[in-house]
Amino acid sequence: MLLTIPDVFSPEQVATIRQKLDSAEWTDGRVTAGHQSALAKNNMQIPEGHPVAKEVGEWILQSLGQNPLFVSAALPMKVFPPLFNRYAGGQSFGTHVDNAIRHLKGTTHRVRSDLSATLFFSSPEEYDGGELIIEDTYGIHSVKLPAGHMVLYPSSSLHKVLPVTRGARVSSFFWMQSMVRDDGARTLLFDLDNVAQSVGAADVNAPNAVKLTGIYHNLLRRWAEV
Ligand SMILES: O=C(O)CCC(=O)C(=O)O
Ligand SMILES: [Fe+2]
Repeated sequence: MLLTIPDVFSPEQVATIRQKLDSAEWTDGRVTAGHQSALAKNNMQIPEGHPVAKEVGEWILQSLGQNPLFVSAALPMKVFPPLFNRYAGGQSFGTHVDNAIRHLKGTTHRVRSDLSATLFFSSPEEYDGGELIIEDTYGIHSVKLPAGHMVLYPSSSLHKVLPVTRGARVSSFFWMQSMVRDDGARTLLFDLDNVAQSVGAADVNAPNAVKLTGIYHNLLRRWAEV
């Protein structure tokens, strides 16, 4: 499932975050890429573990943790600390699939990337190009969102970022391991959660609402790893 999560941050919050990001030191983005993607990648990043990355990363995780749409769609178990990238002057990222396993630097912790996310911190008017192109079983999707909005997509998808030919595209990107590994199963649960909630909107204790909620939890019990 490819899903937009709107308004992770308000325009005021985006402005504060941009000030912090713009004043950080940026280095070659190839440091966090795998062998194939390093050859395709041409952008800048804030180094992993940089204080600004840690601070803004925490804000992102806090905001997402309170976002019902994100929680229902991702069923997150572990989120890799958010990273930050910037493309300008024709920079791009060619077609690749994200590494399956991410090691947390300096620890023995690992995160399996089930879902990938890009959270935009530049508004679309600030730059030309820079679309995130995602291929899934239903075709090719071009994603360019307002600042503060995020796209969530299966890490198994081929994707690329088109060259930024004017201005700069600043965003956060990160990966997460879901309690439900399979994208198809996770999508069914997300759809079921939405239906159960709309059926229960008038009366959460109506027999059909209780039944649907029960089915949701019983499927989650079958499919979730915790
Ligand atoms: O910049 C983006 O939107 C995606 C970045 C990306 O695909 C990656 O770093 O693996
Ligand atoms: Fe990627």
